[in-house]
Amino acid sequence: MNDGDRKGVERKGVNVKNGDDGVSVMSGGGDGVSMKNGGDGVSVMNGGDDGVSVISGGGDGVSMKNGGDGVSVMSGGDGVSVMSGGGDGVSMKNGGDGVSVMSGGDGVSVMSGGDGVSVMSGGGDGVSVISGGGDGVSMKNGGDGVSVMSGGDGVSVMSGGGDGVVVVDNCINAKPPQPPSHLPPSLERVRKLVATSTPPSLHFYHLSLQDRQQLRMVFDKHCVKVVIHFAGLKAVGESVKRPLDYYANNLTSTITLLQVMNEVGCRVLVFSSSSTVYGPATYFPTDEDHPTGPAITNPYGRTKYFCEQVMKDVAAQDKRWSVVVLRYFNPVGAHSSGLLGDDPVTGRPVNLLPSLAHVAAGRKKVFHIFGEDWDTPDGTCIRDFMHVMDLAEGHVAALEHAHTHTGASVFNLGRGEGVSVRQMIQAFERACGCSLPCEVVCRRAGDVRRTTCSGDRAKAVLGWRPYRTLDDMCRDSWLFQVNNPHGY
Ligand SMILES: O=c1ccn([C@@H]2O[C@H](COP(=O)(O)OP(=O)(O)O[C@H]3O[C@H](CO)[C@H](O)[C@H](O)[C@H]3O)[C@@H](O)[C@H]2O)c(=O)[nH]1
Repeated sequence: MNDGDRKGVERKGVNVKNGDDGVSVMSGGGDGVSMKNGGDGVSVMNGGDDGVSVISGGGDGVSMKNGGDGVSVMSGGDGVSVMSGGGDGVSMKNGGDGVSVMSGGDGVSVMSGGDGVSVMSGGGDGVSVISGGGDGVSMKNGGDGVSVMSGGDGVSVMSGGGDGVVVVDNCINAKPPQPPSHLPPSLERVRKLVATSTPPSLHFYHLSLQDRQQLRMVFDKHCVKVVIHFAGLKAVGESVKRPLDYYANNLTSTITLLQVMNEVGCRVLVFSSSSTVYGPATYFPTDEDHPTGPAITNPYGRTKYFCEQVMKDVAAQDKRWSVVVLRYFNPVGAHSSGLLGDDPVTGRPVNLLPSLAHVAAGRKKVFHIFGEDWDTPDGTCIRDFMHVMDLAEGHVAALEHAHTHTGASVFNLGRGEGVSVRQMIQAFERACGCSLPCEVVCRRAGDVRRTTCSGDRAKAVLGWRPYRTLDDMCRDSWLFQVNNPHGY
């Protein structure tokens, strides 16, 4: 947040500006009650010191709230919802179909992001979490407590200890930092979304996790308490064509990160793994006890498997480590604000939903269905698609687990519902309102016939449950495409 923003929210008294579909800002001061109700635009509410602060952001925009020492509650609509509670109180936030962010003071601070956006603003001495994914950006700001970092295809680091958030990304699959903020455009959007009266400070380092010396400098400079590591190359088909790139990048960066964390005594980690570690599963829904390893069909999956093994060995050798491995099924969708989503820097998406979005937008002529001769009801592959924001909330739950347990634990994250490629095309056609030209081509190397997740363990242990629908996923993905016809 710049100085201008800061001045705007720290005044005493009640200041209200309420636009219709534009930006709405309210900054309440003192010990009273502060309320704000926004329209379809951006809604920001900044509550005062010791009172109760309530914000109810509606519509499709962004809603933010920042409270004092009291109770802070925020409830957002379909847009982005951010809430940042201060002091010693409780902070709660409940977003609609968008992002849900909650940030407390000395209590718990939670943040939830997706392949698109991730926003989090942590408070004082508590736990602070940041979760970013895919090609998007993630930010988090902690106080004296725990801090998390995670990147997309690059690297991200996050740090608390009063320092705020540290993101490290080599930007190989994201637009690099741009003036005037010198942040990657996606991260700049996240920064704006989390702007509150106690803005998280954000440190961005444009470097590779494989650069041990530079990474160590980052950890020396910031007191990193927790890391969420989702940096890595992630395309199944590409990994078959470029195995060395996948092994070099995904393994080296993970090992380097673990070494540096160990050196500085930061031993709490949440890791993005994948359902590909199961290979062609022998039963459905597939739970965490299903064998992993030998049957994996592509180098990408093997890099995730190897990383899991490394982490398990590290945690077995040194009981101070806490590692939570999350096996994602198929995260799709975007931030429902339409501000953040999957935008590969090549401009040529390889995954299913971004490819459909490009066809719907006319950026690609025809959608290629990779095989219609699979042993499934309609002949196309079956996947367990999950909204990226549900995935993000899974990270929040995982972070809480990581802080209360040591050793290595593993959780599937998925919905448990098998959806075929054909069914996904139909769902996307409903979202974009037009039929999409498709052509069946041969199978893609490395694909498996079917994945379907058993999420029982995540439900029982983490208390996590995905609730967004297939239509939510397609709607948000399409909104991002419409709002960002040429990406970031
Ligand atoms: O243009 C396309 C793109 C994909 N597909 C098909 O759609 C399905 C999903 O493919 P994605 O590339 O979207 O996803 P994957 O299942 O290959 O892999 C994804 O899910 C994995 C976990 O299952 C990992 O998380 C991985 O990082 C992520 O890309 C596959 O059957 C694929 O063959 C097509 O038919 N045409």
